[in-house]
Amino acid sequence: MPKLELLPAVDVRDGQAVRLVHGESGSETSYGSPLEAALAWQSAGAEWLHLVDLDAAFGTGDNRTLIAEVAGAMDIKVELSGGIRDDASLEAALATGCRRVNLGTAALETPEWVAKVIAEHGDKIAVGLDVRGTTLRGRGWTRDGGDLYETLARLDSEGCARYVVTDIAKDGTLQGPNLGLLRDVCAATDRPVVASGGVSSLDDLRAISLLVPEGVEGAIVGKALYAKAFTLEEALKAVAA
Ligand SMILES: O=C(O)c1ccccc1N[C@@H]1O[C@H](COP(=O)(O)O)[C@@H](O)[C@H]1O
Repeated sequence: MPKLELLPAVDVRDGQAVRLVHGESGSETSYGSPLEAALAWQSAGAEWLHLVDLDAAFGTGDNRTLIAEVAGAMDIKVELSGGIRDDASLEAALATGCRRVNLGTAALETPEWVAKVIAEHGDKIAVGLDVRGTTLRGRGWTRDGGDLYETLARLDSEGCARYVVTDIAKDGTLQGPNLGLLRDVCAATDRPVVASGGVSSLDDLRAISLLVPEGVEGAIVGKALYAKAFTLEEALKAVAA
């Protein structure tokens, strides 16, 4: 059985590595240099980095140059997201050398474009399904974007390779992941699911690992690492096959 992939997160707001609560603008806790954070996760043994341009997601600017610097400095696989909503931003994202990008708002607002780029780029495209309950949220999680399962069925039919599922109510709270949501999404698609939101302990990671046979491929870990609930080395050991 494959082991759960861990994706330590570096979310960038105004040039700083930050963590949010419920993804809310203004709830930032700053953790300094995004490049230093990314290099630290890589040095600790990460195989992936989850890298987010929050300003681009919120529409308050972008950190494009810094994001490219961080992605370019990585020897590990990078999953990049935030503000990737058209050909120009997708081209810039892919030019960083990232392994894949997550599209959030675009999947809700410009589904035809997303279907096109899925057809063109295959598994370099994942879709971020960020939900409150079963309602999708976009534009910095400030706007409703329709029903999770209706959108999932559409994206499956269009060949989407992978989903990154975030329970917004859990995000940044250290309240534990929404295992029921993850099970339900895995039951609704045969594509791999990356879990995000709420991881607070090594036991949370072990619990998500138990969902690997159901289709969970990875878990994004943010606040728990920055709050030093555990080290990345301990997390990697906890999920080792
Ligand atoms: O990661 C966050 O905390 C976050 C908070 C608010 C909005 C987005 C956030 N992260 C990721 O950014 C993309 C959405 O960006 P876009 O809608 O495609 O521009 C998505 O992967 C979110 O999980």
